[in-house]
Amino acid sequence: MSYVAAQRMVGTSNTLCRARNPVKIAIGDGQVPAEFLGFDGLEGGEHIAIRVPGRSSDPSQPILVRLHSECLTGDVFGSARCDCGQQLHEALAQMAEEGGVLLYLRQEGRGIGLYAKLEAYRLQDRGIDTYAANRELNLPEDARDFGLAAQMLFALNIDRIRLLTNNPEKVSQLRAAGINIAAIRQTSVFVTDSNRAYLQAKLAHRHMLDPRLLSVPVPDGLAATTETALAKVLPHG
Ligand SMILES: Nc1nc2c(ncn2[C@@H]2O[C@H](COP(=O)(O)OP(=O)(O)OP(=O)(O)O)[C@@H](O)[C@H]2O)c(=O)[nH]1
Repeated sequence: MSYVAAQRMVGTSNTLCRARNPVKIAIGDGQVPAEFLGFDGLEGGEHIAIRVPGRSSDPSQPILVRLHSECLTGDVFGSARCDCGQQLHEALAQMAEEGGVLLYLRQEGRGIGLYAKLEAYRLQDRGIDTYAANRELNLPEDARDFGLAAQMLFALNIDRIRLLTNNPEKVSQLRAAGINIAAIRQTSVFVTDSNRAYLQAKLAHRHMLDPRLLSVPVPDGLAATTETALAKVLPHG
């Protein structure tokens, strides 16, 4: 059996979709029908998939997928320290139009947890960057395993996707797990004076793919809208 086939077996046999619940969610100015899906057989929390049918989905295109790691401060409270909340809403707005699946992964603070992330903020305020702050706490710079996202996709019978991300690690881990990434669409980067240093650190540590995302001058809070076929610049797994 090939590596890919073996990975698919693992995904389909261990992880099962256990509940599908229709929930209308607020996207933009309106309420949009969506479906929340839970899973059995996943480690590390109650990860969920949110499937959005989309107003004008094109069935000939691979489904649009975003892996979104939990950021309570940004996603729920609109923290100015990051652009997680804006990226979450941007992804859902695109899915409301063209359909898609958002995997909301309970990987708060790049997997170190909320309390540790808040500790790391305190260290960052003393002048070290987001990755050094994790190391200072004797924690990994990034503790996330995106293999679980591949398991969720297989459980949903999805193995070919368009991926919405700037994070090369998501691309390589999904590909290694056997997901066919037909295209990569960059998320926008929402630069403000408050989060600029954080975003620059991500770029310097190659956690963000395209330097142009940060060199585009944008007014506070507005997206640097760039859409590039990053599949062209990334090696295929
Ligand atoms: N440890 C730590 N985590 C942070 C900090 N700022 C944001 N995060 C976390 O970083 C993660 C961001 O995840 P994602 O939204 O999936 O973004 P990403 O990994 O940059 O990938 P893409 O947006 O897809 O390009 C979330 O878990 C946030 O909680 C920080 O300063 N320290």
